[in-house]
Amino acid sequence: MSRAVFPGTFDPPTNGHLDIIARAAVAFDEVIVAAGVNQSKKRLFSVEERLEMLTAITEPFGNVRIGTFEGLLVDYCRAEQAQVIVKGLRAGGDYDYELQMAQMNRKMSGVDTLFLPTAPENAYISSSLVKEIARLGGPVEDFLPPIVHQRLLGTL
Ligand SMILES: O=C(O)c1ccc2[nH]nc(Br)c2c1
Repeated sequence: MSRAVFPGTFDPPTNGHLDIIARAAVAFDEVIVAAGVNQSKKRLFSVEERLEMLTAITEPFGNVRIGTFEGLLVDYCRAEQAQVIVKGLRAGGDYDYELQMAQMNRKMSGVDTLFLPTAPENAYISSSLVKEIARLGGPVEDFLPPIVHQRLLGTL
């Protein structure tokens, strides 16, 4: 059984994230969408809220489940018996850092990383930019699943 972990902060989950999840769900028997928990970082949405949104937007996929991890991602992957980490690559800016992390993770644990090029229409989307635009009253409905958009407007 092939199992992949798609890690992220998902604060909030975007259409870019959802596209990667959908494509990974086709490629693997099971996908775990794992929200990173870092107590020292202030997030707009709580862990519980992020898990609720992730659960709602991944409900249509029968082979996707939601989890959280603290500490090393590769420790989580081993604990969940996941063979690979899936990451989206948006543009050149992601590449250097993601390559370094992938090589370090493989060195530490043997867990490999598979990169999926984000869909061009999502390549410029990030959770932080969406929050910034929304805080300034700009339109972000095109970048978010509807339920996430509703939650974001309700939170800001
Ligand atoms: O939303 C972000 O911050 C973010 C970052 C990095 C990313 N790589 N692939 C995707 Br989809 C993606 C999203």
